[in-house]
Amino acid sequence: MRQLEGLAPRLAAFDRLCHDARGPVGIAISGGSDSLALLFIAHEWARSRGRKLAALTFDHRLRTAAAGEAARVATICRDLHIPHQTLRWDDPVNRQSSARRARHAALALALKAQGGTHLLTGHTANDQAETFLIRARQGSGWYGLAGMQALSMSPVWPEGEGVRIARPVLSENREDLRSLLHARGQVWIEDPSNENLAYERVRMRRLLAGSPETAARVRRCMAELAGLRAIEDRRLGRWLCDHVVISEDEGGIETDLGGLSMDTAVRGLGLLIQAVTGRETPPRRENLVSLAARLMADTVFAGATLGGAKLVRKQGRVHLMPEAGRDGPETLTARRIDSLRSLYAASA
Ligand SMILES: Nc1ncnc2c1ncn2[C@@H]1O[C@H](COP(=O)(O)OP(=O)(O)OP(=O)(O)O)[C@@H](O)[C@H]1O
Repeated sequence: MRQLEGLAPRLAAFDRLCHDARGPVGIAISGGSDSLALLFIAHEWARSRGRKLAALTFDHRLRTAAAGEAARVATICRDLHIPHQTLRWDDPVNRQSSARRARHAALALALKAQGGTHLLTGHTANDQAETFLIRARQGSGWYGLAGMQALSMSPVWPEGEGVRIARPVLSENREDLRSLLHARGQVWIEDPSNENLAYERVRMRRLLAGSPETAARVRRCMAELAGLRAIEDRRLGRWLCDHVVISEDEGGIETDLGGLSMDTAVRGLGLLIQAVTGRETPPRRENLVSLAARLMADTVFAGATLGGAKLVRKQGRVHLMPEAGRDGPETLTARRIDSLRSLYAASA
């Protein structure tokens, strides 16, 4: 195999992110340049570490060319002796958000069926910078502006339960990954939607490509924010371990917010509401802020509902449970809290 430049630090990123992975390590591969480069690096890593890989492609069936593209990916994987599976969406609806959810769910289920726990994606530093601009324009807070994390939980419940998303090329530039493919004479698939200016991500990509100074400033800012976020995550990790208890009888959680700053309490409450309800995102920040303010005040708190969760205060402690009448997957609450603890504690 032709030498992959700068291989050692790249493999070290895989080691760091996948040290506790069980079963085959999944690779989410669309055939675009980022995930294709990821595949080649992963192949080297798996070979040198004696690990098994499972490549997975999701065919959204939103474009006629997609089936052929998945077949091309299958051929590349076959040549590398990496098992590959194409998953097809039975129910395509032309809406980006549900397509994304369907993809995450199908990939997670396919990986779990093979006994895997970690799914690699090809997110890059370019994706990070685009995400920063998109989130800044939406009014995101500092924590969100720090961008995607190298290791996170699958964003979908219940399908993604127990699956980690690992992003080993998150600090790499797309151009460097493309050079790697050029060096191997490997052609990648260009998704035509990457040129569609109706998408904000495409517009931000253009903006960054046209202004290297802006791109450099965004990256510097994100690096600072990532440092702050690591401190915040350690704090959240300690709180989840020491102050959050599962109350088996109610399918809920008991906690106290004592000692947390308002900013951290807002984030912590968001996580707990997600854990009891299975929501993919926390409730709106302003609602969480007003809830946290009421819970932290000494005045009487008669109870509240937010984002599908019910909150009451008993003897100074806060109890969260799924809102009555909802048939949410509350039995998963304990497992979600465990996942959160191990994820946030790992950032310590
Ligand atoms: N059709 C697909 N099949 C398998 N994996 C995919 C597919 N599309 C994207 N991916 C994976 O997701 C990564 C990010 O892709 P992209 O930026 O297009 O998706 P995204 O919707 O922003 O992802 P996410 O929602 O997970 O942040 C790719 O590098 C690849 O690993």
